Amino acid sequence: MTQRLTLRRPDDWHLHLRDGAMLQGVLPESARHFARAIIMPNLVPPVVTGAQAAAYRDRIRAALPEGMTFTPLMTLYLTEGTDPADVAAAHAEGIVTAVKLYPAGATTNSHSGVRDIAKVMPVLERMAEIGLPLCVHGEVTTHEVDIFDREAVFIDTVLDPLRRRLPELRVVMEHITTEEGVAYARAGNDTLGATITTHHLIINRNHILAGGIKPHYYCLPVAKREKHRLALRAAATSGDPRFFLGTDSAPHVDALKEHACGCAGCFTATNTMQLLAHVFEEEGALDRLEAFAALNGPRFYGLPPNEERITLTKGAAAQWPAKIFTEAGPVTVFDPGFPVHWHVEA
Ligand SMILES: NC(=O)N[C@@H](CC(=O)O)C(=O)O
Ligand SMILES: [Zn+2]
Ligand SMILES: [Zn+2]
Repeated sequence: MTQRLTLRRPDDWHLHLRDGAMLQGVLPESARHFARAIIMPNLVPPVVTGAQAAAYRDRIRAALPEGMTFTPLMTLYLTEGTDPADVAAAHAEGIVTAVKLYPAGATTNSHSGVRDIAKVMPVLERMAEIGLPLCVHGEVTTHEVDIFDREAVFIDTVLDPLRRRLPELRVVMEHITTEEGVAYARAGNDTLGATITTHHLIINRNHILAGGIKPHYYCLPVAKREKHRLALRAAATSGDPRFFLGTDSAPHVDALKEHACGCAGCFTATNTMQLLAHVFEEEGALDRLEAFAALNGPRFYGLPPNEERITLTKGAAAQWPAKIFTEAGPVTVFDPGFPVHWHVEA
């Protein structure tokens, strides 16, 4: 019996597209299945002003192949020099959908990020007033804090105090990886949302480290213990509207992943929907995949869900390319390490 599942076309609420040749190479991988995506601003140099976001949006539109439809929802990279008036103007003009907070030094290209939250309070206060969401990379960067504890410590020492000080601010906890992250999101009101990636539903830290180091499984926040993966699976498949898909698909060329100091990021744009169907089927929750991938995100962002539909079918073992060959170099597609039988109909 072939199983078929039709859902609203999904969106990706956390995506890295990069720029130039890499953008050109990876954009079709997202646009094939996803209607819209929140585009991360951590370019070199970062997307800091409304004018830079509009120019980057235009480069993404120009890179889209003929016949594909895809709407980039732009973000601004919050710095200690960000001007509240520029943010408000970019929001009023419909250029930006969110602002991104990177603690300085937390992840790829985050040197211009925020060291002291007090310095960005005027921007955050303005965002709370106008209802512009803040997307947060939730890890402390203190060297004394173990890398596996950085998300939980961030929630207690930065996120919770910020939300108490500014309860009206809409916040998305990006790419949560821990049961503490799940619990904090669940306890929040409707100003709080959380994205969950594809790969954190599939791998735990053993997949990265046991039996040889697997650079293509290394991302930030780093995958945690199995109990955390199980908590993420329960949250994603629960139907709870606070949890939605943000793939965090983050392409780096193989030469920089398979390296003595390898870059963080898993590339899942190509096979996320097939992998999610597999995961949701394993959890007996195929009927909740649409909520996670196509309904909860638009609801949080106050946007209508997509009217188009996609159909997933289960059959022979799925095939996708092992690598995407961009003009910037090859990018390895996330390999779950088990056969997947779900396909997205063309
Ligand atoms: N997730 C990652 O491992 N990497 C992202 C940055 C990020 O989302 O933190 C990247 O830009 O490469
Ligand atoms: Zn991040
Ligand atoms: Zn990211």
